[in-house]
Amino acid sequence: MADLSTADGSTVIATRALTKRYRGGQLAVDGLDLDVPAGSIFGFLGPNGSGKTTTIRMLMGLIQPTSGTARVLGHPVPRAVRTVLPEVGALIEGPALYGFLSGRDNLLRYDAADPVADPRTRRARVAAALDRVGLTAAAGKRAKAYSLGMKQRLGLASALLQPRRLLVLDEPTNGLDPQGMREIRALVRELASDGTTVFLSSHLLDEIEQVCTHAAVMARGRLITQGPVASLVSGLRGRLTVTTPDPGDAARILKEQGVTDIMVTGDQVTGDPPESELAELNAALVSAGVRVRGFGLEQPSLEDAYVALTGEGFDVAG
Ligand SMILES: Nc1ncnc2c1ncn2[C@@H]1O[C@H](COP(=O)(O)OP(=O)(O)OP(=O)(O)O)[C@@H](O)[C@H]1O
Repeated sequence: MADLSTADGSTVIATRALTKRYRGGQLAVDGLDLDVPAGSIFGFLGPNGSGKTTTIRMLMGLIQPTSGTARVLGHPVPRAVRTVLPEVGALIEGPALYGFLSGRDNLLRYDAADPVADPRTRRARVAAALDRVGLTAAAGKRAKAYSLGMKQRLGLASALLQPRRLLVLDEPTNGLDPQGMREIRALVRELASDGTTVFLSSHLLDEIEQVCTHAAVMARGRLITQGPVASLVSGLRGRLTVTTPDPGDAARILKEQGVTDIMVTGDQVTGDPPESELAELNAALVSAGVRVRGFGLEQPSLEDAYVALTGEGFDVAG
């Protein structure tokens, strides 16, 4: 296979046959070939236990692969991890915070522990990072008084104390309420808007669809598919939805026409359409006297793609 991890920077993360078998014998990552294009917001998607965290830990040099190779920003890891890490902001397994310190003091302390951080610019960089994540007003509050969303944002701020080419975020919205999730998503988009590549893992399909330009889908340690989000769902047919005051008749006719997995909710009948021409389905309904008020295909989702590719439901409980 061609080595895409070229020095031109077009591929920010590239792995080849990357494999991790834990000592207990668990094959957590199995022959992974991942290609993360520069400038993408790349969603690393899979149910719990599918190998996402293990992959991220290998990419960040925290654990050794059993076999295979990985390059981050063009350098081999874990061998060149010291060269790579200063250009990578990582938020893995939640931020480690001192509750008795303010948000600002946490960042000052974090930065002071970084041997390549310039102490002369520390205060200004901390202020800028707080500003970027919207924590300026709360900067003087003790971290233990922060909401979970604020703690996540503070963690992101710690990843932003230096200019970064790559941000690696492991389940950045885990445990957040919908409002907190929206804030983190908006922040991720903003961070990516200046060209920073963002690699984020999630077990939430709709989150990946909302924020990511590209995605890789994992199941049981193996890569199922990867590419631009739009192309992962193209080629799939979404569900058919018919709106009608005659749902019982509509369901019967659709079934006769080969529509499967039919569900009726109120005045809506949905189902998986057959390969045939959709217009014929509509004509069959109308000629049977069904009053059709709405007829259309839903946009297929990443979940549909997952189910189509794995033959399994997307079980987040793993
Ligand atoms: N240190 C370890 N020792 C042995 N097995 C492990 C270890 N860490 C993870 N595993 C196993 O490896 C598999 C992949 O786990 P991993 O944490 O990478 O998945 P994940 O997709 O990140 O899931 P989650 O979102 O739950 O963290 C799981 O079966 C897990 O039980």
